[in-house]
Amino acid sequence: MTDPAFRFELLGHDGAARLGRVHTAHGVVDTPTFMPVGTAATVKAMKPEDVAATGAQIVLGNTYHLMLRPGAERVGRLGGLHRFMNWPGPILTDSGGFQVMSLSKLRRMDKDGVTFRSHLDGSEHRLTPERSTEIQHLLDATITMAFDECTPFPSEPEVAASSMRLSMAWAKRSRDAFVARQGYGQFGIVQGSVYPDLRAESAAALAAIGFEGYAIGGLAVGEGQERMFAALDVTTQVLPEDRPRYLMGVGKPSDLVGSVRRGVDMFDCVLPTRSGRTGQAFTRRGTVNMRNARHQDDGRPLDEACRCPACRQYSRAYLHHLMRSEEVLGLMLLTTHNLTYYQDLMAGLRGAIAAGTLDAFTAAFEAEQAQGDI
Ligand SMILES: O=c1[nH]cnc2c(CCNCC3CCCCC3)c3[nH]c(NCc4cccs4)nc3cc12
Ligand SMILES: [Zn+2]
Repeated sequence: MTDPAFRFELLGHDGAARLGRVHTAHGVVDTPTFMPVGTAATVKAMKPEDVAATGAQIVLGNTYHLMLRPGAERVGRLGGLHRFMNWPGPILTDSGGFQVMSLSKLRRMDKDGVTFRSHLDGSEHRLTPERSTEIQHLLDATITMAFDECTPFPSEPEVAASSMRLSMAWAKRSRDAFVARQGYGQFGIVQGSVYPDLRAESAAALAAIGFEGYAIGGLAVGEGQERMFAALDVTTQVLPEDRPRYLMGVGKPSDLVGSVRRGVDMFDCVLPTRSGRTGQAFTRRGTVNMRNARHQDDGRPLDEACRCPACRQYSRAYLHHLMRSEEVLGLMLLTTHNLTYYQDLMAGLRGAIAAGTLDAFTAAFEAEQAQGDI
């Protein structure tokens, strides 16, 4: 029986890393967790049952794309995103703000929101904290994200401070517009760039408003892993211990391991799906480019330790052939493999935290990755 209330259950620690469970109206999410990105109401090249088979329990829905096509009201009339995309589990939708700034044309930001033209047909649209929250409600998102501005990197402290304070005002307006329902939650997003005092001010501002979870934004925007980890170290310490922490847009496997060790519980990234479609495979021994001719006579599996269909039923030679031939099956198999690799990495991290062996797990992970593909 699904627990009716949205809650985060802390099950254990290993250092700053946490083992937990997020209970939602649409099911439970074991944390640390990786959330595959479902852009146009689909995880590209994957059927929902295939996404579930990788071990994913929660997926991302994309407000920017869905508000433009097919439209939030239409998805709402059709019963919401769970029904529309046939994903019964939890769905987290982003606010749309980040993608407006990275995808739309002719956008104009003001203190109240952002006006932009669709990259699809040039039609004009406007997003405010209220409209973003309403759209996510129409989509029936299990977890709704506050409307924020991702502060660019690098930014001078004064610029980062005013950008963060705008996002905090938008967080309050997002919270006031949120329709609270049993088993549904809303996350605030911490900003403050790479400045510890601004990060602390932002975390405190969001905790004072009160959210079911807290995202860490403004990172993975070019600052590099070292500065990202430094920002994480100061931010997780000032966030409420009993609520999930979601690091947005992260990341490559070593980012996930280092961020889990610093107290992050949830992740999303386009890397495993987007790079999988270009032929980049993530394996225990680092990344492998399946378009490389060195694979054309190789009858071995991509990763002999992997349980996924691509590794159990096909050879590297065949995957290479599919990618070179631009065959749809190639996209499907590499996406399935990469998502399975990411899910198994998260499962390994959860097991290590549960057993108190996260340091050993980390050392083994780093040693294997350094080995390189053979
Ligand atoms: O402060 C932020 N506020 C809001 N969103 C952010 C995102 C988008 C997270 N994925 C959304 C998904 C919603 C569904 C569709 C796909 C995205 C970030 N992504 C990254 N880095 C990865 C990056 C990706 C591209 C450029 S940087 N840093 C981010 C910082 C913020
Ligand atoms: Zn595999």
